[in-house]
Amino acid sequence: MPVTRLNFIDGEWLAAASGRTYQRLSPYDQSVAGIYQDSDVDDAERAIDAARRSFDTGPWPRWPAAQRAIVFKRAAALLRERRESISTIMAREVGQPRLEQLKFVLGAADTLEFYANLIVSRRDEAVYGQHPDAVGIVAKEPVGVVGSLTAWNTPLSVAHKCCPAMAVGCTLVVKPGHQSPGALIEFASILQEAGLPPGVFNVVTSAIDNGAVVGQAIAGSERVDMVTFTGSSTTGKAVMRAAANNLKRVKLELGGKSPQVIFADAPSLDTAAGSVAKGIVRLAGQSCQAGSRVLVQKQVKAEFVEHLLAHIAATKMGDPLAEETTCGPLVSEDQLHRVEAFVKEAQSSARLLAGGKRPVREDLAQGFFFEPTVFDDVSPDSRIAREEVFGPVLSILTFDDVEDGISLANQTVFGLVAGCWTQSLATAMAFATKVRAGMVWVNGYRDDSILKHMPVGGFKQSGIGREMGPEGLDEFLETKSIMIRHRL
Ligand SMILES: NC(=O)c1ccc[n+]([C@@H]2O[C@H](COP(=O)([O-])OP(=O)(O)OC[C@H]3O[C@@H](n4cnc5c(N)ncnc54)[C@H](O)[C@@H]3O)[C@@H](O)[C@H]2O)c1
Ligand SMILES: O=S(=O)(O)c1ccc(CO)cc1
Repeated sequence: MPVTRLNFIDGEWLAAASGRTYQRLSPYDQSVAGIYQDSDVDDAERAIDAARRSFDTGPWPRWPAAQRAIVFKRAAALLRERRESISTIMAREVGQPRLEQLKFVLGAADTLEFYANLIVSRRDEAVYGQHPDAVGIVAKEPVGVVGSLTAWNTPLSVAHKCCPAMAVGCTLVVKPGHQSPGALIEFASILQEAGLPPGVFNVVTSAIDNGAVVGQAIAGSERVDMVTFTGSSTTGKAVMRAAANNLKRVKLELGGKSPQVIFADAPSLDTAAGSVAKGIVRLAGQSCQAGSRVLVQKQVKAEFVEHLLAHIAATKMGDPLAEETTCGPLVSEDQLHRVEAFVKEAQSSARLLAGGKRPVREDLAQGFFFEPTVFDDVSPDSRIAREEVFGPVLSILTFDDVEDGISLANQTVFGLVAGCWTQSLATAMAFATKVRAGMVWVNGYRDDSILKHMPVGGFKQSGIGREMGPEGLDEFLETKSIMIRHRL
């Protein structure tokens, strides 16, 4: 049985005021993966008090940037040292392959180092030489206490928001998704060990029923200056409404219905098909960046689909801890039922080419598995083409020419990621400039190996603001104009 994990508030490990705990069961085999505090509003208030005090009077925002950077570098080293155990916790709670989770652990360590380096080299601006007797300073200051409400699917992506916030001197109250708090608790413990002062980083966990209660308490609190939220667009709207209470700054990382567009001159239909398959099978489609729509130019459709089905068939569903597994179960029984309902409805209007059901395999019977599913002849108006399923379900749509392809890609309320495959620079640039998405890939898709630290975020209902890169740091800064007359 795993040990019961506590909340982390003001540098102390504390039980929830109510004394209640909850168990997280593995979605793969229903064993107990973790035991956590089921916090209420009281616990959230206590964490907010700590973060407020730490920001208003504590050392962290007043330390030289180089001293904060040292803590980040130590924490990065500790994360790397513990990568095996942390990625195992994530794999057990999220249900997705440990090797995939390992990338997030190493990514969080890189993020700590990226912001450690950035914070010591960034400078503000001076306005000098515009008047003989005056200078101006355009100064950037930390926004203050930040509430961070995070999604369950990529638990250590919390580093993308917490690192830049802490780097500039903000303090935080973090509430993870109830399904996968383990990695975040390890992260808090590592930060403490690396020398982070008490009250800078506070974590409160809560069971499913209290997620919204605690989330609303943080988002609505008058003592919180900003809320950064990762989750569904529906919850994002509720967070924004609560944040209106004190007009706090809001940053939202939300859902998507991201297209990959296969133009007839794609450099390799097989490579493109492999990338499309990976884009929907990865994390069993439970990724904000899942490429859940593939739009194929008519003349290459038959050949592309043949390659695609071969790649989909190569998916290895299984134990998240096994090295060969490429796709684990869905996160919960509710999510499984939700995906099944989407698929059932789609079957009446689209043509099922693969999957569409739970796998019939003895070794997977305890898990919430669903086969990677492909629908062809999907109408752009259908729910399966428009809504985020958050499961391994891919819709194929067809188009005639470049302009049609781009216009179909834009037929969505979301705008997180878009990919295209073409050998033509003109087509690639037409796509990149006209598609309404925060991240655009050409001849690749969500490929961590080529470019790192590019800003992440969405257009339209996929969000507000950016994570990662220097842009991620700017999100947590307030601008102050200082005007100094030095001679009267
Ligand atoms: N754009 C991104 O970077 C990104 C990354 C990961 C996940 N996501 C999105 O997250 C969603 C899946 O994650 P999820 O199921 O955890 O999302 P969710 O919206 O259900 O929950 C997100 C967080 O908000 C809390 N919450 C729930 N109701 C709340 C309320 N009314 N007020 C305040 N907080 C509340 C939850 O407890 C959780 O911590 C998908 O839509 C996915 O696309 C986006
Ligand atoms: O593509 S995902 O792995 O789901 C992902 C999640 C979060 C973020 C940014 O925080 C980026 C990518």
